[in-house]
Amino acid sequence: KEKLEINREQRALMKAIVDAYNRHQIPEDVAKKLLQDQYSPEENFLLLTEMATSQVQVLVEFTKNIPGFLSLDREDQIALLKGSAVEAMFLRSAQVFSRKMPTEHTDVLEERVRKSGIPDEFMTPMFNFYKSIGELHMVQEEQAILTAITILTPDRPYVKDPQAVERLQETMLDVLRKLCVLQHPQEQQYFARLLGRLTELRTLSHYHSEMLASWRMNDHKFTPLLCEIWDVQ
Ligand SMILES: O=C(NC1CCCCC1)[C@H](C1CCCCC1)n1c(-c2ccc(-c3nnn[nH]3)cc2)nc2ccccc21
Repeated sequence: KEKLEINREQRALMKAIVDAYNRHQIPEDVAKKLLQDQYSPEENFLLLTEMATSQVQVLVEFTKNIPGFLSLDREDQIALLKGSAVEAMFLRSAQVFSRKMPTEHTDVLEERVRKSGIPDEFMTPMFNFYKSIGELHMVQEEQAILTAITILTPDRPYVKDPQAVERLQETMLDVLRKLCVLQHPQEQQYFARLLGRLTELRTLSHYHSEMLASWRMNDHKFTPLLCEIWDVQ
């Protein structure tokens, strides 16, 4: 029987990550805004770029609190942030979408996102991902550690020392595996399903630049930070 309990060191690591995850929340909640009013594609695109810009800043602060991240090669730190920013945005969007709220609010939110200006061909993969994340009913520790695991993906472009990243990611995976067994004892394959979502997330993120380009409006404006991170303009 493998040692299942989370040892002291892993508990400290988990606490550090969850505290950072909670400290760095998105300031203004996009769901509230969307539930209030229906906006034009131009206003929605502006809302997206504002939310995504602030989320990147929040992501950088969160990442600095991942134990071991700051001791990685400086350029690799940038490569990991750049390589995971879109996935982290969709993961956070999925968590916003699956937040506990009255059913009619979820329905209105879905309607608003569907009618926001995003091209129709991306709706199915996007909402399949959101719903598959929602079905998992992740606790916030799992959400925080899953985000850290996404950032610590060794095979991002331009990473010079993937082994160093892999060592950090494996530490996170070990904690997440134990947490899943403890939090969802009745679901044998919960941990495997959780990791399967990261594959779906990577696929969804492959559509991203095409999605951005085909929002039903012209003249897409981006912030300087998004130009850097999203490789646009
Ligand atoms: O603001 C948002 N997400 C923020 C959430 C918090 C972290 C930073 C991103 C967008 C909304 C913007 C306004 C119009 C409707 C969508 N959003 C998205 C979403 C939709 C399309 C693209 C995209 N990317 N490239 N082309 N389209 C990205 C994100 N999914 C959401 C699910 C629930 C709630 C909001 C959601």
